[in-house]
Amino acid sequence: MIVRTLTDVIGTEHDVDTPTWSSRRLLLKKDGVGFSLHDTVIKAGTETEIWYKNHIEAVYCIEGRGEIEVVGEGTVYPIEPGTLYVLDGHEKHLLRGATQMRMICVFNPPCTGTEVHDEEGTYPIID
Ligand SMILES: CC(=O)NCC[C@H](N)C(=O)O
Repeated sequence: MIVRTLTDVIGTEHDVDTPTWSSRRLLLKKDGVGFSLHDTVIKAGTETEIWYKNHIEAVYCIEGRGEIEVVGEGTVYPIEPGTLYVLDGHEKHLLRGATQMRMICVFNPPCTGTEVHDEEGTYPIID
């Protein structure tokens, strides 16, 4: 059994900060459970272009408000506490935080813990 707290992760290499989001990676590939789980903060007033070509991501909002736009379709979905979205089609998207948003993110395959987006908004597969 694994027991961990957010406090255990904050300030470590698995607490990754970027100009538009910060991600505290609580559960990682090395834990061997088949997915990773992140407590992510989307910064207020930001827009991030993301394209997880190599991963499925499920995102559950627990705080704040914003929206997600599917690039190409132009469809925009509002996000508020209680909203789940799942990028099961590897959709390229624009994530906007109207306010600061706190999101619980699950990745399959799991992240190793230090990933940041490349120029396409993608995380690599790290073996
Ligand atoms: C919601 C989202 O995709 N935010 C970007 C960071 C990513 N979810 C992560 O936690 O690594």
